[in-house]
Amino acid sequence: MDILSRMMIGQLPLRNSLDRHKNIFIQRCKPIVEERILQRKELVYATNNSTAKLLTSVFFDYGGRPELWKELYEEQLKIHNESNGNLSIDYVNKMVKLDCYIKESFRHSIDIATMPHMLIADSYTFNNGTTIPRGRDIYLYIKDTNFNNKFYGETSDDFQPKRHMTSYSDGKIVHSPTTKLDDSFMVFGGGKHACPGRFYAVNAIKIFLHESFLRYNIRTESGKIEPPKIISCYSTSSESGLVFENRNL
Ligand code: HEM
Repeated sequence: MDILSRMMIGQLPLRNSLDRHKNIFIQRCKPIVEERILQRKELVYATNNSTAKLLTSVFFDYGGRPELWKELYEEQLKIHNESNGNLSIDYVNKMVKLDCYIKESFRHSIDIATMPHMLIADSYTFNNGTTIPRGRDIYLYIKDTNFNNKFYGETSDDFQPKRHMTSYSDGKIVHSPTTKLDDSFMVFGGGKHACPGRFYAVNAIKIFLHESFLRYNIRTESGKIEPPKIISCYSTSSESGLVFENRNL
Protein backbone atom coordinates (compact mmCIF):
# COMPACT_ATOMS: atom_id res chain seq x y z
CA MET A 1 0.00 0.00 0.00
CA ASP A 2 1.42 3.41 -0.89
CA ILE A 3 1.82 6.40 1.40
CA LEU A 4 -1.22 8.14 -0.06
CA SER A 5 -3.55 5.23 0.63
CA ARG A 6 -2.20 4.86 4.18
CA MET A 7 -2.79 8.52 4.89
CA MET A 8 -6.28 8.35 3.49
CA ILE A 9 -7.35 5.44 5.64
CA GLY A 10 -5.59 6.87 8.69
CA GLN A 11 -2.95 4.12 9.08
CA LEU A 12 -0.10 6.60 9.20
CA PRO A 13 0.02 8.42 12.54
CA LEU A 14 0.19 11.86 10.97
CA ARG A 15 -1.52 15.04 11.79
CA ASN A 16 -1.86 18.17 9.80
CA SER A 17 1.06 20.43 10.62
CA LEU A 18 -0.99 23.57 10.03
CA ASP A 19 -0.29 24.66 13.65
CA ARG A 20 3.47 24.83 13.12
CA HIS A 21 3.15 26.77 9.87
CA LYS A 22 0.44 28.94 11.34
CA ASN A 23 2.80 29.99 14.15
CA ILE A 24 5.58 30.87 11.70
CA PHE A 25 3.05 32.90 9.75
CA ILE A 26 1.87 34.71 12.86
CA GLN A 27 5.41 35.53 14.04
CA ARG A 28 6.21 37.07 10.68
CA CYS A 29 2.99 39.00 10.35
CA LYS A 30 2.22 40.06 13.93
CA PRO A 31 3.49 43.62 13.65
CA ILE A 32 1.43 44.39 10.58
CA VAL A 33 -1.71 42.32 10.90
CA GLU A 34 -4.63 43.64 12.93
CA GLU A 35 -5.83 41.71 15.97
CA ARG A 36 -9.16 41.18 14.21
CA ILE A 37 -7.42 39.34 11.36
CA LEU A 38 -5.19 37.35 13.70
CA GLN A 39 -8.29 35.80 15.23
CA ARG A 40 -8.98 34.42 11.77
CA LYS A 41 -5.37 33.38 11.19
CA GLU A 42 -6.22 29.93 9.80
CA LEU A 43 -8.39 31.52 7.13
CA VAL A 44 -5.71 34.06 6.22
CA TYR A 45 -3.12 31.29 5.94
CA ALA A 46 -5.39 29.11 3.81
CA THR A 47 -6.34 31.93 1.50
CA ASN A 48 -2.81 33.28 1.01
CA ASN A 49 -1.12 29.99 0.50
CA SER A 50 -3.52 28.29 -1.83
CA THR A 51 -6.45 30.25 -3.24
CA ALA A 52 -4.51 33.36 -4.29
CA LYS A 53 -1.62 31.29 -5.66
CA LEU A 54 -3.96 29.11 -7.70
CA LEU A 55 -6.02 32.03 -8.94
CA THR A 56 -2.80 33.46 -10.42
CA SER A 57 -2.01 30.16 -12.14
CA VAL A 58 -5.55 29.99 -13.50
CA PHE A 59 -5.09 33.45 -15.07
CA PHE A 60 -1.75 32.46 -16.63
CA ASP A 61 -3.22 29.24 -18.05
CA TYR A 62 -6.06 31.26 -19.56
CA GLY A 63 -3.92 34.13 -20.86
CA GLY A 64 -1.67 31.84 -22.89
CA ARG A 65 -4.45 29.82 -24.54
CA PRO A 66 -6.53 31.95 -26.95
CA GLU A 67 -8.42 28.84 -28.11
CA LEU A 68 -10.24 28.80 -24.73
CA TRP A 69 -11.31 32.43 -24.57
CA LYS A 70 -14.47 32.52 -26.71
CA GLU A 71 -16.25 29.56 -25.13
CA LEU A 72 -15.45 30.53 -21.55
CA TYR A 73 -16.45 34.15 -22.15
CA GLU A 74 -19.73 33.16 -23.81
CA GLU A 75 -20.71 30.97 -20.87
CA GLN A 76 -20.09 33.85 -18.46
CA LEU A 77 -21.94 36.34 -20.66
CA LYS A 78 -24.96 34.01 -20.85
CA ILE A 79 -25.00 33.64 -17.06
CA HIS A 80 -24.58 37.39 -16.63
CA ASN A 81 -27.59 38.05 -18.88
CA GLU A 82 -29.75 35.36 -17.26
CA SER A 83 -28.96 36.60 -13.77
CA ASN A 84 -29.28 40.29 -14.63
CA GLY A 85 -25.89 40.71 -12.98
CA ASN A 86 -27.11 39.32 -9.61
CA LEU A 87 -25.10 36.16 -9.11
CA SER A 88 -26.65 33.65 -6.71
CA ILE A 89 -25.11 30.27 -5.88
CA ASP A 90 -27.47 28.66 -8.44
CA TYR A 91 -25.85 30.72 -11.17
CA VAL A 92 -22.34 29.95 -9.88
CA ASN A 93 -23.25 26.24 -10.08
CA LYS A 94 -24.18 26.74 -13.75
CA MET A 95 -20.59 27.75 -14.62
CA VAL A 96 -19.78 24.23 -15.77
CA LYS A 97 -17.24 25.04 -18.50
CA LEU A 98 -15.49 27.44 -16.15
CA ASP A 99 -15.38 24.80 -13.41
CA CYS A 100 -13.88 22.24 -15.80
CA TYR A 101 -11.31 24.80 -16.90
CA ILE A 102 -10.37 25.55 -13.26
CA LYS A 103 -10.06 21.84 -12.50
CA GLU A 104 -7.72 21.34 -15.45
CA SER A 105 -5.65 24.34 -14.40
CA PHE A 106 -5.40 23.01 -10.82
CA ARG A 107 -4.37 19.61 -12.18
CA HIS A 108 -1.50 21.24 -14.05
CA SER A 109 -0.52 23.74 -11.36
CA ILE A 110 -0.19 21.70 -8.18
CA ASP A 111 2.80 19.44 -7.67
CA ILE A 112 2.46 18.96 -3.94
CA ALA A 113 -0.68 19.18 -1.81
CA THR A 114 -0.45 22.52 -0.05
CA MET A 115 -0.88 21.22 3.48
CA PRO A 116 2.04 19.29 4.97
CA HIS A 117 1.52 16.52 7.51
CA MET A 118 3.68 15.71 10.49
CA LEU A 119 4.52 12.30 11.91
CA ILE A 120 3.37 12.09 15.54
CA ALA A 121 4.58 8.52 16.27
CA ASP A 122 8.21 7.93 17.27
CA SER A 123 9.04 6.75 13.75
CA TYR A 124 7.50 4.99 10.78
CA THR A 125 9.14 2.60 8.31
CA PHE A 126 7.75 1.95 4.86
CA ASN A 127 7.92 -1.36 3.01
CA ASN A 128 10.88 -0.07 1.01
CA GLY A 129 12.86 0.55 4.22
CA THR A 130 12.51 4.33 4.31
CA THR A 131 12.11 5.48 7.90
CA ILE A 132 10.56 8.80 8.86
CA PRO A 133 11.46 10.24 12.27
CA ARG A 134 9.00 11.83 14.69
CA GLY A 135 8.17 15.44 13.85
CA ARG A 136 9.16 15.15 10.18
CA ASP A 137 6.98 17.14 7.79
CA ILE A 138 5.64 15.09 4.92
CA TYR A 139 4.36 16.55 1.70
CA LEU A 140 2.13 14.69 -0.72
CA TYR A 141 3.67 14.73 -4.19
CA ILE A 142 0.55 14.59 -6.31
CA LYS A 143 2.02 15.16 -9.77
CA ASP A 144 2.19 11.37 -10.13
CA THR A 145 -1.57 11.29 -9.69
CA ASN A 146 -2.34 14.41 -11.70
CA PHE A 147 -0.54 13.12 -14.79
CA ASN A 148 -1.23 9.43 -14.42
CA ASN A 149 -2.27 7.73 -17.66
CA LYS A 150 -4.32 5.29 -15.57
CA PHE A 151 -6.66 8.17 -14.71
CA TYR A 152 -6.27 10.54 -17.64
CA GLY A 153 -5.25 8.32 -20.55
CA GLU A 154 -2.56 8.93 -23.14
CA THR A 155 -3.38 12.65 -23.26
CA SER A 156 -2.71 13.14 -19.53
CA ASP A 157 0.04 15.71 -20.26
CA ASP A 158 -2.26 17.86 -22.41
CA PHE A 159 -4.27 20.81 -21.15
CA GLN A 160 -7.86 19.80 -21.96
CA PRO A 161 -10.60 21.36 -19.81
CA LYS A 162 -13.22 19.23 -21.54
CA ARG A 163 -11.72 16.02 -20.17
CA HIS A 164 -13.74 16.72 -17.00
CA MET A 165 -17.10 16.77 -18.79
CA THR A 166 -19.20 14.37 -20.83
CA SER A 167 -21.61 15.76 -23.45
CA TYR A 168 -24.64 13.73 -24.48
CA SER A 169 -26.49 13.85 -27.80
CA ASP A 170 -29.52 15.56 -26.17
CA GLY A 171 -27.23 18.47 -25.23
CA LYS A 172 -26.96 17.44 -21.57
CA ILE A 173 -23.52 17.94 -20.03
CA VAL A 174 -22.35 16.05 -16.94
CA HIS A 175 -19.10 17.09 -15.31
CA SER A 176 -16.83 16.09 -12.48
CA PRO A 177 -16.61 19.18 -10.25
CA THR A 178 -13.32 20.65 -9.04
CA THR A 179 -14.42 20.14 -5.44
CA LYS A 180 -15.01 16.39 -5.90
CA LEU A 181 -12.53 14.28 -3.91
CA ASP A 182 -11.19 11.43 -5.96
CA ASP A 183 -8.13 9.16 -6.19
CA SER A 184 -7.39 10.83 -9.53
CA PHE A 185 -7.62 14.37 -8.10
CA MET A 186 -5.87 14.88 -4.74
CA VAL A 187 -5.52 18.65 -4.89
CA PHE A 188 -7.70 19.04 -1.79
CA GLY A 189 -6.35 15.96 -0.03
CA GLY A 190 -8.74 13.18 0.90
CA GLY A 191 -10.45 11.32 3.73
CA LYS A 192 -11.78 13.01 6.85
CA HIS A 193 -9.15 15.78 6.80
CA ALA A 194 -9.77 16.79 3.20
CA CYS A 195 -9.89 20.53 2.73
CA PRO A 196 -13.19 21.87 4.13
CA GLY A 197 -12.57 25.25 2.47
CA ARG A 198 -12.63 23.88 -1.06
CA PHE A 199 -16.21 24.90 -1.86
CA TYR A 200 -15.54 28.43 -0.68
CA ALA A 201 -12.20 28.59 -2.54
CA VAL A 202 -13.53 27.29 -5.87
CA ASN A 203 -16.65 29.47 -5.74
CA ALA A 204 -14.54 32.53 -4.96
CA ILE A 205 -12.26 31.77 -7.93
CA LYS A 206 -15.28 31.20 -10.20
CA ILE A 207 -16.85 34.52 -9.23
CA PHE A 208 -13.53 36.34 -9.62
CA LEU A 209 -13.02 34.87 -13.10
CA HIS A 210 -16.65 35.54 -14.07
CA GLU A 211 -16.26 39.24 -13.29
CA SER A 212 -12.80 39.40 -14.90
CA PHE A 213 -13.80 37.68 -18.15
CA LEU A 214 -16.79 40.02 -18.54
CA ARG A 215 -14.68 43.12 -18.00
CA TYR A 216 -11.34 42.31 -19.62
CA ASN A 217 -9.56 40.60 -22.46
CA ILE A 218 -6.75 38.84 -20.63
CA ARG A 219 -3.54 37.55 -22.14
CA THR A 220 0.02 36.87 -21.18
CA GLU A 221 2.42 39.66 -21.99
CA SER A 222 4.38 37.36 -24.31
CA GLY A 223 1.22 36.03 -25.98
CA LYS A 224 2.46 32.50 -25.23
CA ILE A 225 1.88 29.89 -22.57
CA GLU A 226 4.10 30.85 -19.66
CA PRO A 227 5.58 27.81 -17.90
CA PRO A 228 5.41 27.81 -14.08
CA LYS A 229 8.42 28.70 -11.97
CA ILE A 230 9.83 25.57 -10.34
CA ILE A 231 11.53 25.80 -6.95
CA SER A 232 12.77 22.32 -6.04
CA CYS A 233 9.63 20.14 -6.22
CA TYR A 234 7.35 23.14 -5.72
CA SER A 235 5.85 24.95 -8.68
CA THR A 236 4.39 28.42 -8.65
CA SER A 237 3.07 30.67 -11.39
CA SER A 238 5.32 32.54 -13.78
CA GLU A 239 6.67 35.93 -12.75
CA SER A 240 6.10 37.39 -16.21
CA GLY A 241 3.31 39.86 -16.96
CA LEU A 242 -0.41 39.52 -17.60
CA VAL A 243 -2.28 42.10 -19.68
CA PHE A 244 -5.87 43.11 -18.82
CA GLU A 245 -7.54 45.19 -21.58
CA ASN A 246 -10.96 46.73 -21.05
CA ARG A 247 -13.66 44.87 -22.93
CA ASN A 248 -16.77 46.69 -24.14
CA LEU A 249 -19.73 44.80 -22.68
C1 HEM B 1 -7.70 26.37 -3.86
C2 HEM B 1 -7.49 26.56 -2.58
C3 HEM B 1 -7.16 25.48 -1.56
C4 HEM B 1 -6.45 24.33 -1.72
C5 HEM B 1 -5.79 23.77 -2.99
C6 HEM B 1 -6.43 23.67 -0.43
C7 HEM B 1 -5.80 22.45 -0.19
C8 HEM B 1 -5.82 21.80 1.04
C9 HEM B 1 -5.18 20.54 1.31
C10 HEM B 1 -4.39 19.72 0.31
C11 HEM B 1 -5.43 20.23 2.59
C12 HEM B 1 -4.94 18.99 3.35
C13 HEM B 1 -5.98 17.90 3.25
C14 HEM B 1 -5.54 16.61 3.88
O1 HEM B 1 -4.92 16.65 4.95
O2 HEM B 1 -5.86 15.55 3.31
C15 HEM B 1 -6.22 21.30 3.16
C16 HEM B 1 -6.68 21.33 4.46
C17 HEM B 1 -7.38 22.38 5.01
N1 HEM B 1 -7.87 23.50 4.35
FE1 HEM B 1 -7.57 23.91 2.41
N2 HEM B 1 -7.12 24.44 0.47
C18 HEM B 1 -7.59 25.54 -0.18
C19 HEM B 1 -8.33 26.58 0.35
C20 HEM B 1 -8.76 26.64 1.65
C21 HEM B 1 -9.55 27.73 2.21
C22 HEM B 1 -10.00 28.97 1.45
C23 HEM B 1 -9.78 27.41 3.51
C24 HEM B 1 -10.53 28.17 4.57
C25 HEM B 1 -11.51 29.01 4.29
C26 HEM B 1 -9.14 26.13 3.79
C27 HEM B 1 -9.14 25.50 4.99
C28 HEM B 1 -8.51 24.29 5.26
C29 HEM B 1 -8.47 23.68 6.57
C30 HEM B 1 -9.07 24.23 7.88
C31 HEM B 1 -7.76 22.46 6.42
C32 HEM B 1 -7.42 21.42 7.50
C33 HEM B 1 -8.51 20.35 7.53
C34 HEM B 1 -8.22 19.25 8.56
O3 HEM B 1 -7.05 19.07 8.92
O4 HEM B 1 -9.18 18.58 8.97
N3 HEM B 1 -8.55 25.70 2.63
N4 HEM B 1 -6.46 22.25 2.19
